[in-house]
Amino acid sequence: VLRSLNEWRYCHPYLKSKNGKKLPPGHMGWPVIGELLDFLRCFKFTSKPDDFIWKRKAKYGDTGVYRTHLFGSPTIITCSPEANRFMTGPIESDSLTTGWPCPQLLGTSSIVMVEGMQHKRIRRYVMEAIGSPESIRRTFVTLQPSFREAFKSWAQKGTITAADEADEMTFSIICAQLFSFHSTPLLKKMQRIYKGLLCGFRAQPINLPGTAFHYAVKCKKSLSAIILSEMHDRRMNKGSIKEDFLQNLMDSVDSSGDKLSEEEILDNMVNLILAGYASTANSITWALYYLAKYPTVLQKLREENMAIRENKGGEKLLTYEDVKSMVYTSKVIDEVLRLANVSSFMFRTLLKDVDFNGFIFPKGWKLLIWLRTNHVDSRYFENPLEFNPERWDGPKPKPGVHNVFGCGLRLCPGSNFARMELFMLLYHLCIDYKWELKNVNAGTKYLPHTVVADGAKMNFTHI
Ligand code: HEM
Repeated sequence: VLRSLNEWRYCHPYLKSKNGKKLPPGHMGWPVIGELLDFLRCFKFTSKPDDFIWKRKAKYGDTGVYRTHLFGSPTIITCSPEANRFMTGPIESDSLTTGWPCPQLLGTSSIVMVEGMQHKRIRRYVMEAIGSPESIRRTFVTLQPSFREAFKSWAQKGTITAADEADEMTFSIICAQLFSFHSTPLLKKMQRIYKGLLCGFRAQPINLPGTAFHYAVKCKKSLSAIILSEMHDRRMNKGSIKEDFLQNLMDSVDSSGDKLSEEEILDNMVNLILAGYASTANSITWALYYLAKYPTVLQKLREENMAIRENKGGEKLLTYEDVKSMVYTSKVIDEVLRLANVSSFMFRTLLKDVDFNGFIFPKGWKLLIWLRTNHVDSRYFENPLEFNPERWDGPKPKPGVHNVFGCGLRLCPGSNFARMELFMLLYHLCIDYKWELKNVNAGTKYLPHTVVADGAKMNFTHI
């Protein structure tokens, strides 16, 4: 009775639709919690997250869109390539908002908070700062010594938890790229602040002393203060001129001579740490994990990278131009990103009613653009759970299938940077080191993110 009442509560306005439009199939679940228990069952208890979608396909048909109630809101899930493409096509700009609930943590000018023309404007600056060929080319010079140093220290330890090491290394790397910060005490302080900020996103937004959210707001202020002081130093011309993303954002001028304000730079620098750090660290851990589990792939990767080093006459550092000849490495990266499914969904709120294939997506409901299931669907990838870089030899999957970096207006602006990091990382790893998992059947944890359950504990040694 309770489930029927809940169903009626959300669906009755659409039961007798005069224009033949109906809600997508599905169920609104129990009052208040909706279908959260089923979600948790798949993601936490059975560790089969895609069953959440397969079950709905089996029960309601393969419509690619379903209604549900999750995380406290009535929600439309889109999961077919066609539906995901439709919602991130031209319709996205005036029908969807990211609906991020925490302006105090992200800042009102952050790229993920702003919409419409303002988003377009900020995004142009961010793309220019982190994605331009000059800035990517520079990362080859600045990042590789850090990678080499980190791997040397991993080998000295002998036994490592890859997730922890990748976490620390990626944080240093992102701070070096964004701000040219290298001092260990400063990085440790920033990482502590960052972790406090992150906890705020998972907490109730109650800004009272003693709450995690209150602490996170304080962390955002502390992080902003560090960045602001660096910006002031640069404006006062203290120290040498730095070539990093912060300087790019500070110097960027658009065609009408317009620059980003101080607040816009601050909010977006904080956002770049948030967006670029954990996702990359996690992808690095997965790369180490899969390569340890598939030694024949690692061997082929090694051969390609060794050949590249030999062609360079033994020169140790990779260049942006070398990447063009790293054909197998590129396939390994695509395969790691596909199977690791680091970003499972994109969250949006519907700003107006949207029609799709005779279904109505009501204004005010949440939209969950479900990316992960297409990446492991046997209709698009043969033996989808097998780690097989050779699958990328054939034609590319159809549009809307492989969206590891999202899609549409908010397609990840750091995708090229992240991929280049992986090229550099794999080059130095596979040429100089070998590693062996302590627990080959460690399994996966899916909440809050898809991670190797034991953090990929391994023996790591120099070859
Ligand atoms: C393997 C690593 C990465 C993955 C899997 C990834 C994935 C994604 C995805 C799926 C989105 C879309 C989110 C949405 O639309 O709701 C996104 C957005 C974003 N990513 Fe990444 N990302 C990665 C690395 C990076 C890096 C290294 C940076 C920056 C240095 C970055 C910066 C951003 C930003 C700023 C956005 C927001 C774009 C906007 O709202 O217009 N990402 N990322």
